Amino acid sequence: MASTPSDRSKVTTYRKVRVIAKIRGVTDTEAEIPANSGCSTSPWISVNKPRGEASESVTISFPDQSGSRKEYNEVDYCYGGNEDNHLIFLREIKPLISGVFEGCNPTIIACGARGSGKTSLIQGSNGKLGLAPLAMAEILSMAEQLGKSIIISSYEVYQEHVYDLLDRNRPAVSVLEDKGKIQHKGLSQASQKIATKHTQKSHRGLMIHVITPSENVDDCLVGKMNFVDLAGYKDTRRTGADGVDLVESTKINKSIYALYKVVYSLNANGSHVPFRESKLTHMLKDSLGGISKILMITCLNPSFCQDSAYMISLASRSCQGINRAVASSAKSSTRPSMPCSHKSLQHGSVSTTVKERTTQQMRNSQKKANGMVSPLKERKLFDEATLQTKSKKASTSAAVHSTPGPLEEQEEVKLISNGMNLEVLSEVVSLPGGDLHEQITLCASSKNAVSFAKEGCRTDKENRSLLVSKGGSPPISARLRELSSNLKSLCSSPPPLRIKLPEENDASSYSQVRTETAEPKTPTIDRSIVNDRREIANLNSPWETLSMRSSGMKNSLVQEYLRFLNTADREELKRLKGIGEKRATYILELREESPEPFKSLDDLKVVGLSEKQLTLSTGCVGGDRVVGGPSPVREVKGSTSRVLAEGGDTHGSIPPLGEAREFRPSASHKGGC
Ligand SMILES: Nc1ncnc2c1ncn2[C@@H]1O[C@H](COP(=O)(O)OP(=O)(O)OP(=O)(O)O)[C@@H](O)[C@H]1O
Repeated sequence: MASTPSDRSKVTTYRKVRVIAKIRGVTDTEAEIPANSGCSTSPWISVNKPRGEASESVTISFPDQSGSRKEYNEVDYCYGGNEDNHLIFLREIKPLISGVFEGCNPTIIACGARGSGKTSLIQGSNGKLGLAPLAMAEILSMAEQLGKSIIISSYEVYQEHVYDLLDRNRPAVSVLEDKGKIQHKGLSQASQKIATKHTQKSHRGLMIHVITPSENVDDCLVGKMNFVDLAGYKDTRRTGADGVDLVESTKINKSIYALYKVVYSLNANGSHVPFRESKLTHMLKDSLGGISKILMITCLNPSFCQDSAYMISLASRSCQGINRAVASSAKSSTRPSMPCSHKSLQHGSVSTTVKERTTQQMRNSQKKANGMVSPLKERKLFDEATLQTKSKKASTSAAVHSTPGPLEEQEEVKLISNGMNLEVLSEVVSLPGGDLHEQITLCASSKNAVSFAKEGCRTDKENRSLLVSKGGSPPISARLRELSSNLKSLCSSPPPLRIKLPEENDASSYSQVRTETAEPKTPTIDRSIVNDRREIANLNSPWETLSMRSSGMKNSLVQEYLRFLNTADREELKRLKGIGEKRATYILELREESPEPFKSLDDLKVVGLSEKQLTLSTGCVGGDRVVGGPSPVREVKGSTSRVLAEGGDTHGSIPPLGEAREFRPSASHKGGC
């Protein structure tokens, strides 16, 4: 039964991310392989479409390596090797284009194993147009009719760094985020026809901005369509790699996992979406988040490829979100056999335990989506720990084998043809009639960046607010003030009981401090109190006596202050001296990267805070080393830390997240903390 584009768009209405597959056509070389060679293309993949082209989900299966058992992967749809790019464009891409003219940011991502046809799908090859040029032609034609402007940008993400592909020198692009709005600093926006050669494996993307002009520049309605041609996945442990290839593959795989984690969270309505786990997802945050649609196309090799099997299993798992479960609750579906982790797949088979674990993960994730489990734990979905360990090993290994070997040279020759093909693009965009240069607003300088104020992106505010304690307990700042006043009164009272604090080097007690809630704790009495009192009695100077008595309390206060920075919400943070809007934002951003960025006084330097601020905020006696505290004020002076003017933080002075957080001393604040 044939379905119309509108039929198929109905299928996608309840899903944020539509996950489909495309089996690549057979190349001439593959066609020559004899059927009995064991590499035959026909039995490798079977696709079950219960309702033909109108199927709301299809099952892709292939035997495992032994050929005895099949693994089932459920996705939204699968296109066969004989279905061309134009058909996919009509069914999947064209329905999204009208949204771009209304301010939406749909994103089309091609992923898959190496050589699975991603570039041919997105950019085109062998004289056949890809999805991006087809979409560009359609957008230009519509823009001409509706009087809109078009701007394009093209970039690549190589080893977690973004580079501008419209500039011959390929300068680096910074991804900045301000109040949830993403800016790509240094990414040019133009219509230039530049043939860039690629010798490295990287993710490549094209952004097509559609701008509705307005008298007020800030009121311009901007929508954009993103095309991303991901670098190919390669299981380096199974296939072997070293040197540059190993480093590249490790980074690529890591960012592919990060992308799937984002897709999974979005499909599951997860309360935390880990956009910041890779440069690509961070860069596309304003498109991936919000209301805009995402189309993930997993390209599959027509002949046996274990990496393709792995990619489709990831894709299938990313489909299993809450929305899908609700939408398909009425129908019985074959439970896909899904690998749990990268590691498990590398060993070729999926055990029952793995399946159970995966099912459990799905349940857990659904609970998380309902707000029942900490959103931070959702990060475990793709066995990140294993991956990170691998990543570290890869970097170490690469440092040893840094000279590219023959393998890398071969890869380079092959990849020269793999760049984002702007020549093809330029040819196509001129098709609808009219000069491309007339239709595209040339904006070579990033200074003329377009305002994206109207883009329908979801901010990460809700993620942040989840990190802050809820419920009826009093605001942390109130408790801090209370603690501070207690300290003052204790300093002027008879010798206090000494509070027993966890030792700095005691890992167990430290982790206890980190995980406990911010509720005030009843101090326990140290049995050595009697000895301490004797010591106090032996002290000569009243200052020494005071210092001794108050040291325990001050240490507790420091811990409370750090905990406050780790948990307080924006408004509470701003109530502290030295923390303004921008510094509060920066603190919240740091917390999004790491749940507890402030573990010691040294960590205050990262946000340009000093012990002085702590003193002013809490009324603690200044200039005195806190017993057990890691960082006296003297250490801050003359160090590489930069302290911003008290209460006057400027966002421009705060380093971008993800960059090195070691600052040079500011001339105006030398030694001034
Ligand atoms: N529909 C098709 N029919 C026949 N051959 C195709 C088709 N699509 C792609 N190919 C061929 O398959 C090979 C791999 O395609 P392509 O370069 O697009 O894969 P890729 O996934 O982008 O590779 P990489 O991961 O290395 O970037 C190329 O030689 C291409 O010409």
